[in-house]
Amino acid sequence: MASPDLKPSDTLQRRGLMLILSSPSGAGKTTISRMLLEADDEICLSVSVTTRPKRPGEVDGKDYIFVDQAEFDRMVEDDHFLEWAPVFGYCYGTPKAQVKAGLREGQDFLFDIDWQGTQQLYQKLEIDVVRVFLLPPSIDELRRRLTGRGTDSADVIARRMERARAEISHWDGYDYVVVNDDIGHCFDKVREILHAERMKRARQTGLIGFVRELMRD
Ligand SMILES: Nc1nc2c(ncn2[C@@H]2O[C@H](COP(=O)(O)OP(=O)(O)O)[C@@H](O)[C@H]2O)c(=O)[nH]1
Ligand SMILES: Nc1ncnc2c1ncn2[C@@H]1O[C@H](COP(=O)(O)OP(=O)(O)O)[C@@H](O)[C@H]1O
Repeated sequence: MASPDLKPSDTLQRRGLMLILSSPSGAGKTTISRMLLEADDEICLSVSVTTRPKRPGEVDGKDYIFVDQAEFDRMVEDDHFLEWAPVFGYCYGTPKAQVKAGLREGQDFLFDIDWQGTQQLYQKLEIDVVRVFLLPPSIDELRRRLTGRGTDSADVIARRMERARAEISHWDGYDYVVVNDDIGHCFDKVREILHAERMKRARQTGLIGFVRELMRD
């Protein structure tokens, strides 16, 4: 029974959502993801499995689950992934466990995955998916960010720059596109998207009961 003293938005049950952040490498999705996870208790990261080597500062189990190729292949065979894709010569996959049950319980998940993974998740779980693409303000700035991050060799940076245009070409497969010029502004925009998407009628599973009670009173 809904109490008139409680705001429906505080009490109504809702289904969780899957917020996907994609961008060309270096445009800022890891930075925005970390800010969002710190600022918002209702969303947690879907930690991907990868065969790429760990970067300095990355934590196994927190940033990625780092495995070798044989282990990754076993996981594919065991149907461990919601989706997986090869990116930059390594394999990346989204584990299935937790996500489906979590969504039912109102848990939101953040995905830092590329356009291939985005398409696969959208095909499987369309109504739960919110797709956000981040663009750099310019190609020069993208190169500066990749170099300034200081985590990749010149070779790796060159490969990521080569792929940037191809990745940007998928911008129109997303629900929202945000230019990451000023980091604070970009973060605010992504947060506004998250807040608005949580309020969508279809996600507020408690609305039917609430309205029924409202009409009965
Ligand atoms: N399809 C898919 N892509 C992923 C997954 N995890 C990470 N990626 C993507 O793989 C690409 C490379 O990621 P990473 O090596 O961390 O470098 P980054 O581009 O600097 O973040 C990025 O485009 C990520 O979004 C995943 O589970 N599935
Ligand atoms: N708006 C921004 N302005 C300046 N530097 C940024 C901005 N967003 C991210 N960066 C920096 O650019 C580099 C790449 O960002 P990162 O989040 O690792 O990108 P991605 O995860 O998309 O590869 C990092 O050193 C980060 O601190």
